Amino acid sequence: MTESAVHPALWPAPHASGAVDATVTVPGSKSVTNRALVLAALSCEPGWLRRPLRSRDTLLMAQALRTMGVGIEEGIGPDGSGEAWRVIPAGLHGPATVDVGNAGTVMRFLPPVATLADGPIRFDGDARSYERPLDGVIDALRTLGARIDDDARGALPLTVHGAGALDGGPVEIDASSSSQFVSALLLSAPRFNQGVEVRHTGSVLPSMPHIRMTVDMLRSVGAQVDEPETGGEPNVWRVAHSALLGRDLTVEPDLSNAQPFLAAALVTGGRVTVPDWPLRTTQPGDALREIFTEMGGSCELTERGLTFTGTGRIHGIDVDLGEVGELTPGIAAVAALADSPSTLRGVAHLRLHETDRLAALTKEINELGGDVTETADGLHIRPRPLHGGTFHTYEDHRMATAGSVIGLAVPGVEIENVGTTAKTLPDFPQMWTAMLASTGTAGA
Ligand SMILES: O=C(O)C1=C[C@@H](OP(=O)(O)O)[C@@H](O)[C@H](O)C1
Ligand SMILES: C=C(OP(=O)(O)O)C(=O)O
Repeated sequence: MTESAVHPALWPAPHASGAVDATVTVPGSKSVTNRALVLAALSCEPGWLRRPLRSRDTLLMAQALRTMGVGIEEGIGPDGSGEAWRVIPAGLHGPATVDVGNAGTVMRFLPPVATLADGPIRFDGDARSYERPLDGVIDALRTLGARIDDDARGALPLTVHGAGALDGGPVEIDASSSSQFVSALLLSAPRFNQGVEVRHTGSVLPSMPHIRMTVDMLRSVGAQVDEPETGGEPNVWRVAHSALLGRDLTVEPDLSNAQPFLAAALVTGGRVTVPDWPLRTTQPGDALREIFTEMGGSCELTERGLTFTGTGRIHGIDVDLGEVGELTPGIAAVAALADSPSTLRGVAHLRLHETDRLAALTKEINELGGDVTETADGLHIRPRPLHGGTFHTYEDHRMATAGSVIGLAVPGVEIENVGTTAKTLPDFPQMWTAMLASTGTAGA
């Protein structure tokens, strides 16, 4: 087990004494960066990745691929603008050891890649990574021809005995605990001898936009994909064996990481602009335009970006977040400050994220005086006047940003281990302070 980055210090969450009015440049998407790294590593020619996210999850992905032999070099993009990674695919080698940290994308997307290496690849990570579901990926890879030692636990730590190739073919999985099982199998499938046919057999499938992202990105590097949303059989994805092309890809801003900043506009009755918000995207964070509008704001999307404006009034919401589960902590934070109750549904699988997010949100909001109850698949949130106190984060980046949103409206909130935001947004505390400083609203 590797040690995770723990900074238990308390960070006084800035309280906003007025309406924010700021432009916030949000770094690249975790989900796009880590998919792009995997696809570039598996392609038949070098590629470029511009404005990649540099955070714990993406640096772990880059390091893991380097460990297996892939070249990932720092560079300036081909047109001379912006920071970039040059990814140079190579034969994948074992033995090697991969640290997954607590990155779902690393622990799920890389075991299929490791089956293509010419030796054993050991996977290990943070304590929490041992508890996150991985059985769907392990069982499927075995069905497709892989040899994996996992001490019969169906979880980390484990060793994939790469044999230089994988048969591939048809496989059934239950991906109701994580969409990443499906994405993982599809991303490496063009390199399997027979490609793959993945049939999801579970009753629910969370995070569909992330599966769309996988399909879109596969197609953009030349893969042939049949899938339910463009006329294929329901719950079945087919990827043909083929070579993948190297690409020059600019990573979109991470719209889920834009969430706390948009929430700041909503909570303070201010205005926040996020430049480069894509006009078309598969990122689940795009749903914030609708969700936060329903909760009391308004937004304008132009070529320059998204401007979100709050009115100072926040309304409760009754919403199924199954497709956009990673937005739940930020929505719960806003809902706790609203003028009416909220019901958040469809997110039972959040109990298996960085922490049990339903339990953590309930406990932390209630300890500030709130009234939140857990349901089988979500939360009921009845707003109450909140008071200051410590907001624990359980090594969950989205708990830290959610607590910070509450801190804007509630004086005296202290975030434990705000450094945990390094998972996907290492500069969060500075960005947050800068957003408030530029408007002169930082309060007590
Ligand atoms: O594929 C991806 O990039 C992700 C898929 C989702 O996972 P789950 O389906 O496990 O919720 C999401 O919550 C996670 O933050 C990123
Ligand atoms: C669930 C999340 O991450 P992971 O990729 O580790 O699953 C998240 O970022 O909200």
